[in-house]
Amino acid sequence: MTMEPAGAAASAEGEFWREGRNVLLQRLEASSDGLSDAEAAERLHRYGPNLAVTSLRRGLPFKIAKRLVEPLIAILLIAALISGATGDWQSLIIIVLIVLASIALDVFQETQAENAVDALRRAVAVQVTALRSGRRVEIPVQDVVAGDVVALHAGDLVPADGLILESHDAMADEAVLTGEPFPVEKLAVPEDSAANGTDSALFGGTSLVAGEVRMLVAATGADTRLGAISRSMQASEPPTAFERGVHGLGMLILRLTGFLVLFVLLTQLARHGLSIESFLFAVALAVGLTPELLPVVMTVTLARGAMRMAQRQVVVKRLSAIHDLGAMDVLCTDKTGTLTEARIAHVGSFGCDGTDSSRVTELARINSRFCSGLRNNLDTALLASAAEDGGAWRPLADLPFDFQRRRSSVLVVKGDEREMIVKGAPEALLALCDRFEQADHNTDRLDDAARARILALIETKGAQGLRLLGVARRPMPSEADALSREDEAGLIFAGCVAFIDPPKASASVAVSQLAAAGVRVKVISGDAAPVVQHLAESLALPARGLMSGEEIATLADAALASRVQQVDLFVRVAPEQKARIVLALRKAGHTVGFIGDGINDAPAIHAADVGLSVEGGTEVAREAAAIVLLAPDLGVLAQGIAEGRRTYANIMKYVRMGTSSNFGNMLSMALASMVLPFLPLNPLQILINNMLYDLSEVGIPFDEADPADLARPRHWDMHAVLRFTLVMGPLSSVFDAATFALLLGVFGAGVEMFRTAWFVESILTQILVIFVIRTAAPCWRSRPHRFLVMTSLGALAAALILALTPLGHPFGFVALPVPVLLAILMIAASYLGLAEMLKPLAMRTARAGPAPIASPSIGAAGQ
Ligand SMILES: Nc1ncnc2c1ncn2[C@@H]1O[C@H](COP(=O)(O)OP(=O)(O)OP(=O)(O)O)[C@@H](O)[C@H]1O
Ligand SMILES: [Mg+2]
Repeated sequence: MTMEPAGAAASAEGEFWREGRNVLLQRLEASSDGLSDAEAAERLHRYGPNLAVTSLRRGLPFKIAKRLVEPLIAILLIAALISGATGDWQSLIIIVLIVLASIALDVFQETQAENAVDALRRAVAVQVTALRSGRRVEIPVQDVVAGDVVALHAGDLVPADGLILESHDAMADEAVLTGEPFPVEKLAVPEDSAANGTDSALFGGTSLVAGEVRMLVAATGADTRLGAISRSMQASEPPTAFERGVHGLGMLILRLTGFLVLFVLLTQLARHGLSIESFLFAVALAVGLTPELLPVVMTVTLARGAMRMAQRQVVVKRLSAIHDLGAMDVLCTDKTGTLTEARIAHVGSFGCDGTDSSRVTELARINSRFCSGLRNNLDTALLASAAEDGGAWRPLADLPFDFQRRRSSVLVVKGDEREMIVKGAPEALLALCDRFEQADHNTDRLDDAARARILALIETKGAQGLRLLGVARRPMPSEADALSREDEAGLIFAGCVAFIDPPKASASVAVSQLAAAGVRVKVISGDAAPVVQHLAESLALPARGLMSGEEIATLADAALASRVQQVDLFVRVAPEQKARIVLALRKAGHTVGFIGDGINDAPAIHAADVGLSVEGGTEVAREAAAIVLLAPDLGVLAQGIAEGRRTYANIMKYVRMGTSSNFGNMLSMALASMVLPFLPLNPLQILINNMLYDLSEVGIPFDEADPADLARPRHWDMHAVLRFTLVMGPLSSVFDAATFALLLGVFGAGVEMFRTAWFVESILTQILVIFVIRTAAPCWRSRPHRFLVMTSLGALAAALILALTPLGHPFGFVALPVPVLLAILMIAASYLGLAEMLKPLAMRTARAGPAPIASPSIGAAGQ
């Protein structure tokens, strides 16, 4: 089928496949032997790297400018300018300095995080084989230029748009561009004439699912079709549940802040009339309360997590996948290469009576040798111990393997004899047969009894853990020189070849670690039931239920969603069914991971919350994945999950800190603006308070997590956040109110002393409370990371030095009498003590774990 991809109305120049081979070669000043190194380097310099989407990363000036024009910061700076104009130079300078310092802190952290993540991504960047100066070299996809000749084979991503110079049974999956789910055949461009359709064009971003090609690159980067599409919908990735949750929280705080600031401003206006100071105060308050740091905090914390995971050979391509990994409660995996070593060995063959048969091996080898399509590790294993030639047989035609038919056929000739030899999934192959071969090579009718006998044989051998391929043949008429799918019928069943593929040593440990971490493992395989069951047993996988691709095909999505939860083993599953299972599990409320390495796994990897692949996997699989495991050891997966949960725990520490102190501050400020005859802090003091508080939190991404945080999957849980806020926020306000009362009622403090004292109280409680709320356990049981201790205590020390020494006089601080200081220390201490006592109430839901691994009814069904 040669369907023109959408948007075919491009200019004639864009439709390079119409130009024909020679014209295009001429226009690109290229040859079919590729470019020279020097020429390629020159073109790369001239036309830029081959990136469909221009990097979303912005330079430093942009990052700074973006923050300066944030409405609140902008208003603050304008207000400061006004106060400067009215003669208050000091405030102007200090406000500008503080704002710049905050921005610098913010930008520095963000840039560092981005650099680290980019470095990791480069480690798993896709490479492509190009012809340069006559040699085959592996180059990064980014370095491909127009005029390059690249060699691609099944499982490769197409790096750019180009014309096919040579093709061996190539099929491309163009679903990204056309939405067409079935692979399309791709042919070499004819020598002289121009092709009309896109049969001999390949497009960047699509993938080769069968065969091999040599392609002349015609357009790269933004000039490709994918580039044109990407430009029109730049930021394409929809936010994850977690990102939406954090964003929603940010918006909530923002709205509350807006109300509060308005409230404070209006009460001030009503009570004291318009003044630049109360306006500045309101804006500074808004700056302090908005969660402007939350996005940076997330990036920084996730990037820290990604770096720690990299040390464990786990590369994270999409940062938010870390959280999803920690939240994952179901992990689906394919079999070969993930749970097994993928060191497949051919261990023999048997005929229809179950006895050893060298003839079956012989037939299977002829098939493997002459099959042009995807040669996989089963073929390699078959051919490993055989002589290189195909005996006297010569190939005439073939039907390559695909994941729908699960078989491959070749048509071979020897003298006058023409035979079709088919090998593939045994049960399905048997269904196409009406005769079978006996030990003496005579054929016999395949009646029901014989069929049942052979099926039982296949079942028994499979249950011993042998991977089987059925072998069948069909004598063909002497004029036959091509094959069609209709020819795969009326076959003679010859027997089966048997392979072993030992389970990975690390798999069984990893599976039990995953179970201990509350992650249910499900196997989704293209292989037959007995083989998969045998593997599950040898890995001690606690597996329930079994479902086959055939059964899945009969179920509607809703029915599937209710069934998949109870089933752990899926067999004879086609590639798009793998994705359907994943989607059904997600629909049933699970956070689903899928790990696989093949072309046939890519759709499911893409469909999962967390797509995982392994270093040796096909490019399409690695490209679809958000996380790539570099080590062949599955044990890193459990470690990665722990890392994801740790990262999540740290983000929650920020969120808890932010929400509870913000909410508390809002209440206190509202109260203060109603009862106090003056502003409780001057604008500068608010900004200093805010900046030192931000600084104190810089160490949170480094913090350790408690074992309890690592034990279960963790989801974003808005209820837990609200609950925490509603308990801890008012608590801090109660103590603020007590401070007001004490300062005004007992000590009769004046404006400046009041402000200094309140500054000390509020920074003391806000910073130190991290040691209370960073853990659900009693705080003395859980040791914070030393970097967190350093940043917190460092920021606190700076605040105290500023407030309590003459250094602070320019900011309006005055010396505090000892009794006032002591009283404040006591208030802070009792606040922290009470927070520790109320903590179990505030964190109750969080401790119990938000979402169970599987709903209890399912757990029960499995027992
Ligand atoms: N080279 C081949 N020739 C014929 N048939 C094949 C070949 N390779 C695989 N098959 C058949 O297709 C089936 C599915 O292929 P494959 O095992 O690669 O799928 P999968 O879903 O990736 O399985 P796994 O879970 O083992 O990784 C195999 O079980 C086998 O019956
Ligand atoms: Mg596989």
